[in-house]
Amino acid sequence: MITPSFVLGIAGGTGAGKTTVTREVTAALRADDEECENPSADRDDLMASESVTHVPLDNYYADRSDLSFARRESINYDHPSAFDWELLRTHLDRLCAGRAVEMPQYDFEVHARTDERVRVEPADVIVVEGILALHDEAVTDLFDLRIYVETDADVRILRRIRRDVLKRGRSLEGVIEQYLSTVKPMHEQFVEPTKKEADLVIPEGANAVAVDLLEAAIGTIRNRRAGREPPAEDTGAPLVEYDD
Ligand SMILES: Nc1ncnc2c1ncn2[C@@H]1O[C@H](COP(=O)(O)OP(=O)(O)O)[C@@H](O)[C@H]1O
Ligand SMILES: O=c1ccn([C@@H]2O[C@H](COP(=O)(O)O)[C@@H](O)[C@H]2O)c(=O)[nH]1
Repeated sequence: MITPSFVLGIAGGTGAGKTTVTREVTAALRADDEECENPSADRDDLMASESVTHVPLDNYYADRSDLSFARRESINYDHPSAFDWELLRTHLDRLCAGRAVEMPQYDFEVHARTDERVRVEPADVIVVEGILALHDEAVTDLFDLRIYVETDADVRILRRIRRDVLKRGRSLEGVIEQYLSTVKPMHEQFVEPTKKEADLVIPEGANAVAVDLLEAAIGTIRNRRAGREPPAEDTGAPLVEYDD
């Protein structure tokens, strides 16, 4: 049984780059861990190693499969009430206690949970990522480090148009209508204000400097908790915060 030693929360607006940051930090941490355990590991070994558990907030949208597709299409998915916070808290508590969860899966094309559940095992590091990852106090209290990814609204909507049309089965008109009616106002009312909860603000999504800093900070805290000496090049430098 693994009891996680580090829980990272990554919030930010739609299209900000949260998933990309999560992917890069996860790859960097896996590479670090694999290198410690197996200095000659190749890329396939790295992909197979599971030292990080990813918890996308998107999988915790409330189950509204009792509603018709037309009704589900009109839900405000950017309001906190769209999420099943109770299930998320229960699952995070279980993972933090070293127990596996059956994680729901979400299909954006039909705005509903799928029938599938995926068994997710706890790893040494847990990354919780989503637009409102820093919204709920009980969830945020679990985080050892809170990140807010900040990207200009024009860049985010351009990224979202491309993604929603190509990958989420939406029309251009539909994306624009949803953005103006709910995504933008909810971002301003609920998502952006969570920036003040963050320990670190990363501009533009993934950038090499930010990922390196994050990796070093997480490594320092994990080493300290495990009572290990930091590697010679690890200065234990404090986190850097980016201002607007
Ligand atoms: N720093 C960056 N520079 C350029 N494109 C980026 C950057 N970060 C993310 N992207 C791209 O923007 C899109 C949205 O990123 P994603 O990580 O999915 O955002 P989010 O999870 O916040 O909605 C993706 O196509 C991704 O490749
Ligand atoms: O059924 C749904 C559920 C969510 N959305 C939109 O998704 C984004 C959050 O995902 P990101 O990957 O962070 O962009 C949110 O802004 C919702 O508007 C949806 O359209 N339909």
